[in-house]
Amino acid sequence: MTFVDVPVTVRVPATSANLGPGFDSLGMALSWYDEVTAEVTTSGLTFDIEGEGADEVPRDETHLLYRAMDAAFDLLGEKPAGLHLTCRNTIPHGRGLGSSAAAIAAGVVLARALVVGGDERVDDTTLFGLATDLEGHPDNVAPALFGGFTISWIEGAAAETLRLDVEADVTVFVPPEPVATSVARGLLPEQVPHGDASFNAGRTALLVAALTSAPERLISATEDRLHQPYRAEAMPDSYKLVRQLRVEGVPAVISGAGPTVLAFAHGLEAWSPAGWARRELRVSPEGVHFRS
Ligand SMILES: Nc1ncnc2c1ncn2[C@@H]1O[C@H](COP(=O)(O)OP(=O)(O)O)[C@@H](O)[C@H]1O
Ligand SMILES: N[C@@H](CCOP(=O)(O)O)C(=O)O
Repeated sequence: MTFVDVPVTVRVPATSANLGPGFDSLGMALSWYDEVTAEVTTSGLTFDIEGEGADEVPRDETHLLYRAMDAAFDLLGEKPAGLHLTCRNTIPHGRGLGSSAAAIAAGVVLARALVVGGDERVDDTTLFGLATDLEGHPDNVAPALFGGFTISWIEGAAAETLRLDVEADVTVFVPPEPVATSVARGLLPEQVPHGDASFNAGRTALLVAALTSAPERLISATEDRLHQPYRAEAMPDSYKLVRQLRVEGVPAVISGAGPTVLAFAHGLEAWSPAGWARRELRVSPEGVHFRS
């Protein structure tokens, strides 16, 4: 038997990348999950999708979850005759909370789990490399796969990551309208001033210390000059909320490529703009994990 003959279900966390200065490097898994079930069938590709994006995502081979599974099946050297995918989506799309990374992480892990002996053929590092290739940067897929707080980098052609356990109170303010990550990346300049690069290098190093042992440094540690100022024009209300929170001493950043605002605090009810969603979260120690 090549494939397991029962459905496999995973939960996969939302993630927040960058965390201010750590552009394309730092990321954190959050206690907010999508749930995906995959089952091998005799033919075809069928979907049962509910929740976020259900009216927008395709129900064919171009669906991101399927594309990730298909790429993983290539690595595994096996293709199922058919698949049925059930998606219970709660992570909003295009808001900077890593919905695409969640779909990719769930897809590669599900594909490996469906192949009998898949763990012996493809290890976690290889899956992480594949997920990074599909996403285009490692900072969301690392915490989506491994949980916690991750520092990721590219070594030659390979993606690497270091996972750390951290605890933090997190609030996300989610605006009603999306900004696609591809659009937000298009706003970034080809080159940045050396002084800004140096500024961010210091803040990124400080942020690792602040999150692991020096939370009183979070306000300085979350400053950034490499991406947020360039993206402000695409998300002016988010940028304004970040500045307002920071003036009050609350460490706040644009989550990922935006437009969600992430603050390292709870009890921020009074700050929620009208029409935005607000959620109090914690760091998820678990990345994508199996559910029975
Ligand atoms: N659960 C999902 N199922 C299918 N496609 C998804 C899913 N999550 C994200 N996507 C795809 O990724 C896009 C959002 O990705 P992106 O712009 O990077 O924003 P985000 O910050 O949410 O990752 C969606 O518009 C959709 O095309
Ligand atoms: N480093 C990336 C992170 C994108 O995160 P997402 O959750 O918005 O997809 C970037 O800043 O472009």
